[in-house]
Amino acid sequence: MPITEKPIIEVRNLTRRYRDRVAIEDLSFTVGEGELLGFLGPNGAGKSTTMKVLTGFLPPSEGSVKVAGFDVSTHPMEVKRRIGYLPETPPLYPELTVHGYLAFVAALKQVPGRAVKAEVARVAGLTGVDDVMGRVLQNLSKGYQQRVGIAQALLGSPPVLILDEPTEGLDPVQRADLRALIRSLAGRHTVLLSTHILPEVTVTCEKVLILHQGRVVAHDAIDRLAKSHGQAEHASLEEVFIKLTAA
Ligand SMILES: Nc1ncnc2c1ncn2[C@@H]1O[C@H](COP(=O)(O)OP(=O)(O)OP(=O)(O)O)[C@@H](O)[C@H]1O
Repeated sequence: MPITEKPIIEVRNLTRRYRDRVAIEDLSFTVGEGELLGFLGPNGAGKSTTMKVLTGFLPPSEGSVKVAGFDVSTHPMEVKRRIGYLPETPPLYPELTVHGYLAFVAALKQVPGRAVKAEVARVAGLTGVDDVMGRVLQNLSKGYQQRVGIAQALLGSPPVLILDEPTEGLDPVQRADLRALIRSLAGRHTVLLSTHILPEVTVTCEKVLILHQGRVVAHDAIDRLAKSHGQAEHASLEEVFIKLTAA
């Protein structure tokens, strides 16, 4: 990353415990404006916990998180306004139509009443759900449901998008479509993308952060990762990942 890149997410010495279980410990990293960062780690590494603290859904036990200069502990609303979040399980209301749901979330996000129609149409166009606006959510394919999940995250045009395993459970075509969509959002938004599918990261992201047992074990450009972790230059992301997360 060029040193001049302006950080929009700043995580300092962040620890989060669930009672006496340490989920993430002493994490420090920054994410630059417009970056698309792959957020990786084996099951239980602490990805979802980190994302929940970043989005203000869980308070930190120690340390600090700033988004666009606002501290999540002291200015949670300012932070939430700047983040679009797609949790691992998207909060869809199965009986609502796509349009009804997006209008409902727009109201929750305090999009002014007169702007809701245009804003819903904008995110529907970006995510390619405009042809299913009248359909009930529970009848949509998983691929379309994930698109609606991303559409709700985009409402209000937050500068940061946090997407927790958005391609999980999709077929290869739906996955490729969604990947293209996510790539198209980078630049205009800073995107944190958590996934288990490493080849997907290689084609979608330039940088990755790898968590293992609640700690950062790598944070680098993919093309520098192998070298900076003492492995053969041609080693794949998968090989580096397995090496760093064994044990
Ligand atoms: N609500 C909770 N109460 C207690 N422990 C929890 C809770 N949520 C997560 N944990 C624990 O915290 C650790 C990190 O979990 P987290 O869900 O953040 O990992 P993850 O990397 O997102 O995993 P996955 O890839 O399986 O979704 C794990 O040991 C998990 O069991």
